[in-house]
Amino acid sequence: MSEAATGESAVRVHTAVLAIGGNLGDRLANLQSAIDSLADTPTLAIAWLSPVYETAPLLAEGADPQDDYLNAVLGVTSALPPDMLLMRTQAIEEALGRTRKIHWGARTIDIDIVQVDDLVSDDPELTLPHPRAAQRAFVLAPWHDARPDDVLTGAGPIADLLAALGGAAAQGAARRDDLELLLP
Ligand SMILES: Nc1ncnc2c1ncn2[C@@H]1O[C@H](COP(=O)(O)OP(=O)(O)OP(=O)(O)O)[C@@H](O)[C@H]1O
Ligand SMILES: Nc1nc2c(c(=O)[nH]1)N=C(CO)CN2
Repeated sequence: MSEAATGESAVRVHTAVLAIGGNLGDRLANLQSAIDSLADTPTLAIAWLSPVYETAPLLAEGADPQDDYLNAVLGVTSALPPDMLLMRTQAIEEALGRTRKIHWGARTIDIDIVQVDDLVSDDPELTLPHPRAAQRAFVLAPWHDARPDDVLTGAGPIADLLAALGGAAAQGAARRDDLELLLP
């Protein structure tokens, strides 16, 4: 986190990693819409964007089969405090038709806050870092492509976490270089 003096008040700029994914409708268009909406957010700037991965769905125990997801990861800076960032990501999910009926159900778009600065919180409304990120190749693989030296707060280098899962392919995650997301 950095502080920029602006007259009388100081604005805290947070650095966050966001994971986006979806497996309903036009998956690439939905990811692009999420990116466009994030970029439209006051004070928020997208610093980097990963390649797109197609990933086998992680399902809840006993769940019906689902289609594959498209996933990507992006880094942002923003003056929004973490709770306001969550409000914004949830508003974007709703605007893109996300419903919350079934745990890990199929969805048009999901935006997870993977980490913010080096904050650690067990607040169920916003747990930081995201409690399941270290086990998810659909987060680690695209993140690692974009930022190979990054560290997941409290868990370690993402390169090591991905290796511990056996790599992307072992987890059903395949990079789709034919699918392009654009930064607005
Ligand atoms: N780091 C986080 N990022 C996003 N939501 C979070 C986070 N920590 C806690 N939550 C809370 O989790 C709740 C459920 O979110 P959501 O329905 O998107 O979960 P999910 O994406 O289906 O599952 P998962 O959290 O395993 O990815 C939200 O209401 C939100 O308040
Ligand atoms: N492949 C994949 N599976 C999932 C995903 C996801 O983004 N990708 N998100 C889930 C809930 O957040 C549940 N399962």
